[in-house]
Amino acid sequence: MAPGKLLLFAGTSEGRELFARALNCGIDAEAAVATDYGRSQLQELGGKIHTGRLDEGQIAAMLAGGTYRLVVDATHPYADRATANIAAACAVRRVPYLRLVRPEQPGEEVINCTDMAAAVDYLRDTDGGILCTVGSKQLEQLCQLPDYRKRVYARILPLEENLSACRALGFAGAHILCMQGPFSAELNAALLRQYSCRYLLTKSSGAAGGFAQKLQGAKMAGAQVVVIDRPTSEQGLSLAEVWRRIAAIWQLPEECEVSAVWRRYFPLFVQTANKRVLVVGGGQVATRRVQSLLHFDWQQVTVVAPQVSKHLRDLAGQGAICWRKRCFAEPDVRQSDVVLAATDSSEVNRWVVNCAQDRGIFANNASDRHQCDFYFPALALGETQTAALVGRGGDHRQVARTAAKIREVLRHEDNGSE
Ligand SMILES: C[C@@]1(CC(=O)O)C2=NC(=C\c3[nH]c(c(CCC(=O)O)c3CC(=O)O)Cc3[nH]c(c(CC(=O)O)c3CCC(=O)O)/C=C3\N/C(=C\2)[C@@H](CCC(=O)O)[C@]3(C)CC(=O)O)/[C@H]1CCC(=O)O
Ligand SMILES: NC(=O)c1ccc[n+]([C@@H]2O[C@H](COP(=O)([O-])OP(=O)(O)OC[C@H]3O[C@@H](n4cnc5c(N)ncnc54)[C@H](O)[C@@H]3O)[C@@H](O)[C@H]2O)c1
Repeated sequence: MAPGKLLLFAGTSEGRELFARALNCGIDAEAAVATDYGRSQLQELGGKIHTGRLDEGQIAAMLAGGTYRLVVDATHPYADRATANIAAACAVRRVPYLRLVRPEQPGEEVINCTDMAAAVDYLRDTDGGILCTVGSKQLEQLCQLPDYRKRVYARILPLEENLSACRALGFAGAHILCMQGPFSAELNAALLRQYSCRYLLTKSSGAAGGFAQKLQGAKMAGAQVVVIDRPTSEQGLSLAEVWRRIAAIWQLPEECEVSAVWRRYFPLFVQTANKRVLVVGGGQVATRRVQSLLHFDWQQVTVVAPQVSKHLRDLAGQGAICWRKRCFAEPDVRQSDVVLAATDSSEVNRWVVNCAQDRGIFANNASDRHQCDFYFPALALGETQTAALVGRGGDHRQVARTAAKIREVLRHEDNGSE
């Protein structure tokens, strides 16, 4: 099924969103970002990240070998050099390329300038404070304003290099606002008021860049917005369209997860001696799970199913479990503290979990990971140590392989401490 790797140039919020979606759906995705800051924004998602500003040759070298099926350029709307390099390298290596472009948001009553130089020209003939939200790279041009030290307040990301750049340009501490977004309209308005700014300087950064909040904040504080237009009117696809194309290439099922961030489940190691567990279903999965459960000392393990495996029948015969030989009924959940649904009917499993959850009982649905209060882990039991492993929920076989390695480690530990 896997048609190769996806490479995402991902230094924007859309890039992060796509990377998260791709990883959640089991796509072999890698991200490329220019800075350590970009990297830090993606790290918690897992997945391989390339860091550094790459020129055309370096990108082409990365794409050599034919392992990439698609490249998506979700770099910043103003990163025109990066975009040219990525597109050229993809053309050389014949790797399909998609450009994601944020839709521009037209602003009413804004002053549009073709570039920073034009903005400086406009601002030269004005007076009053200027809140500059275009980052630290282009600040130097603003220093052409005769009284920039008094007028300009630079809002920059809290990175040391940005701070030293501002310092080197002569900005005093009181004129440097080291802050990380997102910024609400209220916060923008408060900053404009606090520093008596009459102008807010911004790029046309689109919805994900907080453009609307800038416009609204400026309106609230009675400030004029000055917009530096995009270098060119770029052609490209929206986030939704890019995702549709990725889903088609990787043949993702329709219900594929699109939630942005993967949330880890907390491995709760619980006392079992005072708890009753109910397993609904008695086939392969239920049998494997009962075997795992019986490594622990439960108050009671009950299985409800019309048919069960030979192994479960034997366990019932030995009195290790209690088998109710019939279909599940709602009252079954009442005397349980934990419920596992593992029948071969997804409707029955959903019903079982709903019955349990209605009573505040922790439940697991073996046919639907989205309906689990907890995941059932692969276990590695040493003599004195207990390890339990789950993944993101999408690759159960990988979990099984890694768990086998952990069992080896624990066996080794136990032998060493003999
Ligand atoms: C660890 C292990 C423990 C155990 O089960 O004992 C386990 N699954 C194992 C094996 C396995 N699972 C599946 C196959 C069939 C082939 C295949 O898909 O490869 C095989 C292989 C086999 O059976 O040999 C299919 C499957 N599994 C889930 C769904 C539903 C879904 O994803 O929504 C479906 C599709 C069902 C369908 O098609 O209807 C869901 C879950 N399975 C989990 C645990 C939870 C967290 C796992 C994670 O983080 O990845 C999670 C998320 C929730 C939960 O059930 O608690 C055990 C491996 C370790 C070991 O063997 O030691
Ligand atoms: N999470 C996992 O690890 C995992 C792995 C493989 C499969 N699955 C899922 O688990 C399901 C079960 O797989 P299996 O291989 O154990 O199936 P199976 O066919 O071996 O067993 C199904 C069991 O459910 C019982 N059952 C059916 N209807 C019932 C009802 N109304 N009340 C009580 N019991 C009922 C049957 O008597 C049988 O014991 C699969 O359909 C699949 O969706 C999950």
